[in-house]
Amino acid sequence: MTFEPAAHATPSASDELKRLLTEIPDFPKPGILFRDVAPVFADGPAFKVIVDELVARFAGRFDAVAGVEARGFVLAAAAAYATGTGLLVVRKAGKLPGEVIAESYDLEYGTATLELEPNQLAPGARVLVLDDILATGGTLSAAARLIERAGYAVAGIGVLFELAELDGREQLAGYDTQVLLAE
Ligand SMILES: O=P(O)(O)OC[C@H]1O[C@H](OP(=O)(O)OP(=O)(O)O)[C@H](O)[C@@H]1O
Ligand SMILES: Nc1ncnc2[nH]cnc12
Repeated sequence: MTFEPAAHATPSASDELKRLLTEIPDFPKPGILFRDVAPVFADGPAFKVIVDELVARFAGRFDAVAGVEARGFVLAAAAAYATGTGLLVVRKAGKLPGEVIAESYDLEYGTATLELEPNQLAPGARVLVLDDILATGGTLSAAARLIERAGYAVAGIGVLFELAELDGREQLAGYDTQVLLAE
């Protein structure tokens, strides 16, 4: 007897990402194949499956969630709400008031600086860092450095999609990095 999955079985997070992630050639610069997660966010059941899966990978191991501007905010807010934890926003330079700490990094298509307002959580708080895409790893390694400079511990790094050929994981050595889909 062969096993047939029920027609209504919930698709996995990776299946949903395969189905919904969209490739946009030459954005934001010629030669870049941009992976657009907007269709994943726009599909309610898919969005729930991917947020639930991200959270499950780190269950019981974080006290707060940090999201990297801009698409990381969407994931982190949903994960924080789902787990009743607090949220930190890691922002592009010049957006945050008062005391900030900053880290600069190289991108697949340029350079940038991220900033964080320190003193928002208890020292040693375990922070799960979330973003949509792992490309060169510059963004997430800068975010992780900010979390540590603020006196917290990086509980892990969670992303939806990894562009594996760019070897971004080399910059994230030592962190529990979980990706839902890699290519
Ligand atoms: O691994 P990396 O090479 O650092 O690239 C990954 C980052 O690039 C994209 O953000 P982007 O900088 O385009 O900013 P946005 O989300 O504000 O558009 C993406 O959302 C990641 O944050
Ligand atoms: N190819 C890409 N698609 C989407 N976001 C990115 N961030 C860096 N490279 C990217």
